[in-house]
Amino acid sequence: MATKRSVGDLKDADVKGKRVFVRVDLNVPLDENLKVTDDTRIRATVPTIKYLMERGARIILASHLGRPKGVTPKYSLKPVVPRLSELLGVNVEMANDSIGEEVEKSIAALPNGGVVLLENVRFYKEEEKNDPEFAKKLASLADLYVNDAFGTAHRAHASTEGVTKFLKPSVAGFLMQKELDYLVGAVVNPKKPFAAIVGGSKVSSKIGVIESLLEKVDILILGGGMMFTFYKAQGFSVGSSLVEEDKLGLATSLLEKAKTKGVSLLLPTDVVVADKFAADADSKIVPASGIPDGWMGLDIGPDSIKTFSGTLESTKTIIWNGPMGVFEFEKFAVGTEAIAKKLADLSWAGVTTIIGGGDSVAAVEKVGLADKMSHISTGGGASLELLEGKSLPGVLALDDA
Ligand SMILES: Nc1ncnc2c1ncn2[C@@H]1O[C@H](COP(=O)(O)OP(=O)(O)O)[C@@H](O)[C@H]1O
Ligand SMILES: O=C(OP(=O)(O)O)[C@H](O)COP(=O)(O)O
Repeated sequence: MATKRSVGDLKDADVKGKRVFVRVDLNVPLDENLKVTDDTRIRATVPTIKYLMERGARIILASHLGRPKGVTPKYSLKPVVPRLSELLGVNVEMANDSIGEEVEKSIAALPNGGVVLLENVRFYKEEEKNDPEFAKKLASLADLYVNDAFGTAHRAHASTEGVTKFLKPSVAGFLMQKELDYLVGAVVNPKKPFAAIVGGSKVSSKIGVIESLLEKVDILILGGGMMFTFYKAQGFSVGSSLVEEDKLGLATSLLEKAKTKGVSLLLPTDVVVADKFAADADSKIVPASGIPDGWMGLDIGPDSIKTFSGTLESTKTIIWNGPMGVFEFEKFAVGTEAIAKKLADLSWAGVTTIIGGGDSVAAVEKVGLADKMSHISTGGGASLELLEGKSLPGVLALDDA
């Protein structure tokens, strides 16, 4: 197994009165008024934080939100504080930075059981560069390290990886442990036939995963923003849909590889296109091979829903990451909701259904089907990389059990 799952246990750590740096994934979806639209990731990390509070630790929470380039107010973690405070039953203090003197003062004043949330660690470019000096500054805030950010465990960043070099012990939180326990079993040795559904908008970071997925799955269904790079690679017109121009060659070779491996790779046969990226856009259904100029694909069409649903009926395990369309707009949520309903039905019939990713889980929550699935994972990219058999740097960096 590439990623170890036997990592240091939080329950073995002495935390009373200690400053505990807890890396969490509070990268939650926000609406245009910066209101949290899905709190799954906040709820998921509560057991670890409450455990630490009850044992008198002084808790320093760190997370990223979105992909800011420098300090960007709309990516502040402040909107997360009310819900987090409510769930924990304490007033979580919001720091104005993630390192520095003022942050140190807030931590020094923190009582046992108190919680402070650092500002978005990605406001520093050093975070994603895994800069050792930045990691050292983060580490200097605390006495020990807990990683509960499964959703970010595939990133070797300062707060997920670098910091462990300066803080001992470095152990896994309960959410991290729970995700590894479930996913390593379910996706590394899946019941077959095994299908993966990949959509969403993080095309460049997820298209590479498909290569290894073709070694593992029997069926691969592509939708969401992922599909247009594959269309364009086949010479179809894609209008102004989301395309990664530099991945066209890769898409062609993946289509070839699927054939050679005997994997059924399914792309949508029809697409709901829009005249603009907006909730009130004009829309129509067109064949996948002919998206007109000036139109963009924002959802999969009814024929595709039918084909995908039929194909999924033959499976025993399904992992899904990435919505089939821009589900945040009601008009383009049909494909995502139909696939969610299909998985809920299949789950009831005994198929193992795993949904991963901030937005995918939000979409399934929105239609009230999350509790019908076998496992809701807080990590999309992380669960796909685990399935690929890759080591997750955020897990590898933790102490051995
Ligand atoms: N056809 C599309 N064009 C542009 N964006 C899309 C399309 N289909 C889905 N999306 C967007 O993908 C986003 C989620 O992608 P991603 O972050 O990869 O998923 P997850 O958070 O589940 O891992 C959603 O905000 C959704 O609006
Ligand atoms: O939302 C996340 O990943 P996901 O969309 O793959 O579930 C994580 O917070 C990681 O974010 P990143 O992909 O910007 O590193």
